[in-house]
Amino acid sequence: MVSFIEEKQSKMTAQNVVMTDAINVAITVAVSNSPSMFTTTIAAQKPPVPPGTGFVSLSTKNLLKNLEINGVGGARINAWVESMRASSPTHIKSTPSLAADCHSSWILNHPSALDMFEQIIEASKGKQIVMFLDYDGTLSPIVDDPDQAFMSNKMRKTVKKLAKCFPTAIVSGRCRDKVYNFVKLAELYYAGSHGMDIKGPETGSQNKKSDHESILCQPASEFLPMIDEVYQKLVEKTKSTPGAKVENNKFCLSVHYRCVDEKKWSEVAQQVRSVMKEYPKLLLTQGRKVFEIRPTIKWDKGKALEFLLESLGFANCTDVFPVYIGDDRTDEDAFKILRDRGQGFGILVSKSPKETNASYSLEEPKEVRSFLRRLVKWKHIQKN
Ligand SMILES: O=P(O)(O)OC[C@H]1O[C@H](O[C@H]2O[C@H](CO)[C@@H](O)[C@H](O)[C@H]2O)[C@H](O)[C@@H](O)[C@@H]1O
Repeated sequence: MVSFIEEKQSKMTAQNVVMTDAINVAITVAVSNSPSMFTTTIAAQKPPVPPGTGFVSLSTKNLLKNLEINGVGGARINAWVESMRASSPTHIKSTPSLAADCHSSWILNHPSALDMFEQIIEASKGKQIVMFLDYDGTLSPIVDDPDQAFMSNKMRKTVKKLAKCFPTAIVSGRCRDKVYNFVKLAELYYAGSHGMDIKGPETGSQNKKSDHESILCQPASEFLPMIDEVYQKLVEKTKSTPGAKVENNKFCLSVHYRCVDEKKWSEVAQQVRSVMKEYPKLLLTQGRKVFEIRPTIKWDKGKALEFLLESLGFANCTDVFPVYIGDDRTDEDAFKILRDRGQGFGILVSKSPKETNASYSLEEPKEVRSFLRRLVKWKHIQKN
């Protein structure tokens, strides 16, 4: 790996690489001379670390996470468009051998959770496994139309069985009702709006609680009128751009550009920025071909995970083993919490190398299902 880096360093410059979140792990290493980057590269030669104690493959400073709203107009928009391109695999400019080297390094540092299944089970011994599952890109494949992101019946059956074995929560950027309508399993915990709307399980007819009573946490309630106002403004602003779609996720909003012609991406960035600059109490981040807008409160998927663990009675327990599976940048907050707590671990769903705090990887929802099925099977063997 080091010789690969040294070789590439002599051949590459930052200019011939378009930074993408898909390959920025290895590319950043390849174009950087900074000691911290190099330390990271050397660390990449080590064998996989035990679950939950893995090192972070790169510092988070390279991750363009929160987009700055204010600043010099043109330059700022260019930075936004670069970041939008960065989430598109079609922009990866790489040779096949560089891509192969990136992938080997990635798998070395973030092995497949399927390949490491036995080790994962070993690490969880004597502890209560608690499952946290992101929705889009984790339980359902990414599709063009967000309203058509259905999960398969097979996946639903698997999640249902999983929830019989372990406490299970869905943690999504979607509004809670919408994600519930996709998953349709009353026995789960749901944390919608990036964790800002948490509700416990309804056990069908056995549950006598009203919807209001079973809501556990809504830390951003005061922002509802503002979110609605911004939603209206964004719908109005973006209506002239074919393919742009604004989604109201109750405590947060999504502006999708997956179906917008790339030549118009800067237009969408301008539209979003022009609305957002009037709302300093809202934060703008970027996901998979989507701008995500939410209140600037200190609450995210990581806080939701901690809140749920507490609600389940595992606040200060050492014998709990949380497993969080997710595919997007907002899931990193949860991966980081697990890493900081030294409990359980995160699994990133991705086919390509990404900067992450997760310890393991799975390539796609199909692999997520295989992993969940193995957990269920293992649990059944334990019981018998
Ligand atoms: O936290 P998640 O459950 O992963 O939600 C994150 C966003 O997911 C959805 O958008 C993504 O999936 C869409 C359907 O596959 C896709 O069209 C879009 O490009 C992706 O960004 C959802 O629509 C957003 O509201 C969520 O914020």
